[in-house]
Amino acid sequence: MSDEQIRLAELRDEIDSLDQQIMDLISARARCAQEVAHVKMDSNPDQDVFFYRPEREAQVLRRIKEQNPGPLSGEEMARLFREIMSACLALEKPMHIAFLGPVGTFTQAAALKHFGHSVVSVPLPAIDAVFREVESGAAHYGVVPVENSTEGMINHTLDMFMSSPLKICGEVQLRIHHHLLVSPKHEDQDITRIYSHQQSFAQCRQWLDTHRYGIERITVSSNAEAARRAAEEPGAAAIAGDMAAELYGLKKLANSIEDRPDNTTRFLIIGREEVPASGHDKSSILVSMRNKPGALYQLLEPFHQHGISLTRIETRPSPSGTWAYVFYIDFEGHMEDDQVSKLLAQVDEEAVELKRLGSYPIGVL
Ligand SMILES: O=C(O)C(=O)C[C@]1(C(=O)O)C=C[C@@H](O)C=C1
Repeated sequence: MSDEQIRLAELRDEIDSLDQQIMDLISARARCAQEVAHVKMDSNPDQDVFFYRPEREAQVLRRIKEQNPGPLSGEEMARLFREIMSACLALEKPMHIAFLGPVGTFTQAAALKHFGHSVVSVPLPAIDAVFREVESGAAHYGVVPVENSTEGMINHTLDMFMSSPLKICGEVQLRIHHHLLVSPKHEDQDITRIYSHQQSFAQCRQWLDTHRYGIERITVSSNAEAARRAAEEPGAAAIAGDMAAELYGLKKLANSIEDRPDNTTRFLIIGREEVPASGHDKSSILVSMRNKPGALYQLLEPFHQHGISLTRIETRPSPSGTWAYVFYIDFEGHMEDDQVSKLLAQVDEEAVELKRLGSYPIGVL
């Protein structure tokens, strides 16, 4: 054996021994999680037990990122722990997560990024179907898109909160990379049409105008549906992401064709319970104000007074004539915080209606 071969064998022995230790430690951790499940059930014998604890998961992942010694990046280490916690939670109770489908959409990728791969993910055809699935208790949580950095708010999601009793339990952001995809079977044929979701076309408009000008663009219900058609139809291409490309075995003709390199979509996790403070949280409310001069100023002034940062304010038309304006507002802080509860009491006095959509950990991954 050469010196290199001897060194390689030694290093592999060391890796084997470390793997054994990692496995023993993960198993000990999993047994702890099982014990946690028993404690939760014993302390809530006649009630719904909430096994998934978003505030605790955020704290665990933040600590991992802060204390990670390297050489792996904090993000990479957090992703590994994300999967370990996901498997531990599945031992406590397998979580059913409804998402805006079909399989292969960015929303599914966001759901798996947030919950890890040990959940049962359930595709549904529309945003309101995701809300209904969670409201009825058929799914534990739901994942819906809420805003895109290029295209703005997803109004359907905002409007659902006006009537739904669900709470926002978390958020997750996903960098969106779109590719021009074709089936390897039809690769050599000229493309006569491109399928995609209307949002994806909008996010790739300049690229398409420059590189595929004049080719018909056909809007379909999702990127995954676009990918499915490209896999089947000669002369068809799709704009979709990696998950859909993999699912339908498509080949990339052009990679990352989104017009803005920072193209990101934010998704919300919706559930039936309120989330306690994690130490680094955000809150969302819906507020309707009287239609009178200075209404917006009156609404925003208390945020300034209490030193609370707004991260988003959006106006939506009222569903009924009685609501002149409906503002969807995100801000930093938790509703349990002293300053936030004072702020909300003040807003409540001025508003026609104030709906608390929830406080939740700021996305960690
Ligand atoms: O701390 C808990 O409540 C647990 O159930 C344990 C655990 C974990 O594996 O760390 C698992 C699931 C929860 O969502 C949060 C954390």
